Amino acid sequence: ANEIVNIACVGVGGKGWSDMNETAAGHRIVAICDIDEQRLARAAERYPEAKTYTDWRKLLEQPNIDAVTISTPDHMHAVVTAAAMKQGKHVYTQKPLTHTVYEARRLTEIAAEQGVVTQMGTQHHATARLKIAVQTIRDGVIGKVSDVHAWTDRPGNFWKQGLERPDRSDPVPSHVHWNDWLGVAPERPYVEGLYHPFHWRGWWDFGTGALGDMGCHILDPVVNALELPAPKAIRAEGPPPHPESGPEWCIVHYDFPGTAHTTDTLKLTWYEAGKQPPPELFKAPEDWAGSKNGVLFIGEKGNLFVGFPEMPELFPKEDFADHKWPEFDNHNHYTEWTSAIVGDGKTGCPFSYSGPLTETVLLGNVAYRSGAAVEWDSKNLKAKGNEAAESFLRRDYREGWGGGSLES
Ligand SMILES: NC(=O)C1=CN([C@@H]2O[C@H](COP(=O)(O)OP(=O)(O)OC[C@H]3O[C@@H](n4cnc5c(N)ncnc54)[C@H](OP(=O)(O)O)[C@@H]3O)[C@@H](O)[C@H]2O)C=CC1
Ligand SMILES: O=C1CO[C@H](CO)[C@@H](O)[C@@H]1O
Repeated sequence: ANEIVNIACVGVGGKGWSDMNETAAGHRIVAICDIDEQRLARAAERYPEAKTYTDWRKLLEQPNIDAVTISTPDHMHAVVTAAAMKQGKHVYTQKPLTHTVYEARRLTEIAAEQGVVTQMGTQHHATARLKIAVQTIRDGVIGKVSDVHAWTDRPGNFWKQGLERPDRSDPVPSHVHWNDWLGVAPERPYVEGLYHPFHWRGWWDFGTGALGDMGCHILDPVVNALELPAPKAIRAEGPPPHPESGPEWCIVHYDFPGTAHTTDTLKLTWYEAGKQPPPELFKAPEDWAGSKNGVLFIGEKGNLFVGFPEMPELFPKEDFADHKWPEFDNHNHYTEWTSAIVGDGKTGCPFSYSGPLTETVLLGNVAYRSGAAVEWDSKNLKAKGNEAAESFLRRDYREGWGGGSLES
């Protein structure tokens, strides 16, 4: 087998900059694409031998590509990833894997059909910290788990939600290809600082809100440790839904069927914008520092907390004074992907795992936006009796932007 992987990178500005540099170790960056010519120029300076593009469809015409990293805003993940996989390329795609539930289902199916090596960009999955937490739950240290609470401080000071779209536009900077940035999304006027870069997260046309942004990281150890299948039911509370802007906050309640590690039903609650479960649930010492992003598992024999980035802890502390934590090494999640491509080992977050995880995460947005509970029929991808929810499971694409790559 060829030991050097020829990698193409789509989106090399924000997180894509590190995705490119991390996966390059021992391999070759042969093509780079960004709709921002300044960001493209910075990447070209680092990899002068790589061909440069502002249109990913042109990049995929280059013949010598083995593998593609996709680090665009969320709305473009699915079409680029599907088109690359259909050419037999291995893919590394940022989280959330997709913008809609339907897209997540299709990428999972296409990955299986094509037999390519896949990895979603949830780098925490490979850390000793999360492996310790997952193993401790699986070992039954806190007994069967009945409830999980998960929280993030996003959007907070990171980006704004609960906005009205301004009734104005600004000139598009000469280095930005705005129509290519919009891609499959509906046409929107360029407004300085509103979407690009980074702030697109809070607009449903492009991003997936705080839940989509952090849920794939924070719910990963939950789905992984408890081996959760698709949820049975999802409901959400928060301010009245807005058609374009994500909410200032929401709380999402998921019910999952029981597994070997849970009671008959597992209840999961998601909190965002700094909201958190009631402090008395933790059973933590009074001087415990707390956490801005984390998970609390509640079991029959006690609680396990793991944070982003805090190490796992067991509460109440006095009940676990003699506990010996399992030992794990940190893996490199990026080289896991390139190594798997050359036949050495497996990725931790292949689409067979991260596709269903993304569906679960995005169903919280579907329930919130529909304004009603979702009774979920995962097999048929149906929100039974909730027509509004059905309309948020997939979207229409602008003509000509590669939507066809998702079809069977
Ligand atoms: N795993 C992790 O820890 C992190 C993951 N992410 C994920 O990475 C993705 C990107 O987020 P982030 O880097 O913050 O976003 P940014 O908006 O900062 O960067 C996105 C990059 O993609 C470029 N781009 C946009 N559309 C296209 C296109 N059609 N073709 C090629 N390039 C394009 C952008 O250009 P331009 O600058 O002109 O918009 C920019 O360089 C998201 O899905 C996000 O969730 C982000 C941060 C950390
Ligand atoms: O891990 C992360 C750090 O924060 C970013 C902004 O919320 C996220 O997008 C990213 O996934």
